[in-house]
Amino acid sequence: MNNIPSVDLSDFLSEDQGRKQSFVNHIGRAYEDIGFVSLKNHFLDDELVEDLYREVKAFFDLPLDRKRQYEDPEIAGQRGYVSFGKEHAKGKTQGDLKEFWHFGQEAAEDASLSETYPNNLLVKELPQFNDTGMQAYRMLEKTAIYVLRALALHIGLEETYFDSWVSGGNSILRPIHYPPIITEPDGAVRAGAHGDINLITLLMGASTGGLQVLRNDGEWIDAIPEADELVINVGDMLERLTNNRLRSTVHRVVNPPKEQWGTPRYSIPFFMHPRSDMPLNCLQECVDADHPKAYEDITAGEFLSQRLAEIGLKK
Ligand SMILES: O=C(O)CCC(=O)C(=O)O
Ligand SMILES: [Fe+2]
Repeated sequence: MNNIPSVDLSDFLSEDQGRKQSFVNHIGRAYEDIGFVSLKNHFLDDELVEDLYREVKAFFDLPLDRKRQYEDPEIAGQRGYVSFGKEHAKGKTQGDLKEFWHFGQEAAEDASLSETYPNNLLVKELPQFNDTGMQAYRMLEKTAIYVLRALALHIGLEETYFDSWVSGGNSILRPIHYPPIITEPDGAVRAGAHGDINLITLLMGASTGGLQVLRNDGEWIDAIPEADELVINVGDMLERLTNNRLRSTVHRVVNPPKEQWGTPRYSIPFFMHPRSDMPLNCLQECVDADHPKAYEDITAGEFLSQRLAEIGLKK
């Protein structure tokens, strides 16, 4: 992809310290500038992506009353189905033109966590749906851990600083369906301009274009990964933790031109979250006289609750 810097995970995994350091420098610089990279040689293979899209499309093709069996407002949309128009960007009231599903962490080996996380919902109409989703979840989680290791080194922390906070973390895999646009959207968009809530987001190629990123100079630029790349961006939790050193860049999904309204769009972001008890207090490595502490202390769980209320998922 030419708009966004590209990095290769095999450099970070290499025995060659020069290649490893070069990956750290490149991703660090990109996240201090545009806040997005595209990543090659991650752990998610094409076949799994293909299987996942097949399952996801089959799910969204189910009749609405079937899908709504899996919608539970009690859990603030954190698992299962969230129906069309429910979520909106922070600061907006108009709902996005999308419906989505959430797969969440299964921390069976850690009772203190499994009690706090809602259970994933099993789609009984589609026997492969849950397994396929959770396989992709694991591969994206594994990829994200290495990206966070590189960022820890860039910031001047121990390489494994994030490992224990993201192990059993509250991450979410979100298959999204943007249906064909049938009537004049009247100002509504597929996804309004927003920063992501979490630490980092990993996005496999979508079924069509539409994702745009707000560059420093105020221009919206297209972010369309090559087939073998993941787009990975910084979210608000990491921006806050690093006292604005790493940038959570605003992005959106625009409506297509009218002649393409009939084409639906599918996209599957993975939101890497830490455990809810992780403090997001600005790191001392990122605070100095030129960069005074910009945020109050807060935990990841408290921050998430605030934001779920602000985007219409939590009462
Ligand atoms: O659909 C996309 O390509 C991106 C969606 C997105 O930014 C989000 O759900 O946070
Ligand atoms: Fe996003």
